Amino acid sequence: MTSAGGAVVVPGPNGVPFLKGHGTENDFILLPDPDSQLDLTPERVRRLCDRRAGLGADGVIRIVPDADGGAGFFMDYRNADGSLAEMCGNGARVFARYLVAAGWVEPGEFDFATRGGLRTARVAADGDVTIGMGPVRLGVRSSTRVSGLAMDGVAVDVGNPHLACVTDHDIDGLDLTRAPEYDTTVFPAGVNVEFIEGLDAGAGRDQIRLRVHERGSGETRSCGTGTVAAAAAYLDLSGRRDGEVTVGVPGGQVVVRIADGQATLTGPAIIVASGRLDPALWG
Ligand SMILES: N[C@@H](CCC[C@H](N)C(=O)O)C(=O)O
Repeated sequence: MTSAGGAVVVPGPNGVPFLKGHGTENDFILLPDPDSQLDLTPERVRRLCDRRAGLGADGVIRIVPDADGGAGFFMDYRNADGSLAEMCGNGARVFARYLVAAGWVEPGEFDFATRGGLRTARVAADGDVTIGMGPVRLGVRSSTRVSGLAMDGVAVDVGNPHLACVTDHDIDGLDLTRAPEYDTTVFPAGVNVEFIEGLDAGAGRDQIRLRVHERGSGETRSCGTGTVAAAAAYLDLSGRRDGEVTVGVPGGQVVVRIADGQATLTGPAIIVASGRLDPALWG
């Protein structure tokens, strides 16, 4: 490892400990912070998430005790651009996997806190993690514009804001290197936009696939809250509120279940590396 000054540096025992993980290739840097000591500034988040000069990730999750005491731990989630978000479904699975693997919580079901409220996690021995995603609320119809195409969608609140667009257009052909346009009066705090294609899975099974442009991170290979929003919007098209939907994303597959306005999200959570940050990167 080389510091900013060019000298070869092996981060010493004082380097900030980190882990790297992903859920369906939506990737995160985890910063365990049991004493709530880390000063995680937006600039530090941007530096860590930089895919060339940093570790590279869609977001950072600081793992801290829940100061409000409603749950054992708080998931302090930040997007790659340094902004805060209320909730992250894929990140929550990786966060829960870490808590169990590190022995910070007992396996089984447990609560944790997010900016969007309390959530639950269940970590299975087979590697899958199920997150109780809380309420999923359909809002007003709205629209977006991407690659010169106008598309209709529906606002969905999964703790964080989404515009879920079920479309007949070829979603693979969309240019998501730039943020899709959206109505800022409907989404004053920005929005995550999903482009959704219904699939014929047969035998009454509900299956969709999607691409997503995330607020604060750009196009990602998956978005857990986005899959919940997409499932709700897809079921709504056929007049249903409840159901089980298999959702394909560029980075894999998850299952969303919605009943009585509450959603769960089940999928993989993988930790791929751990280490200590070079002090020059932390700054
Ligand atoms: N990738 C996440 C969502 C992260 C937050 C989002 N970009 C926002 O700003 O609301 C997920 O898996 O849900």
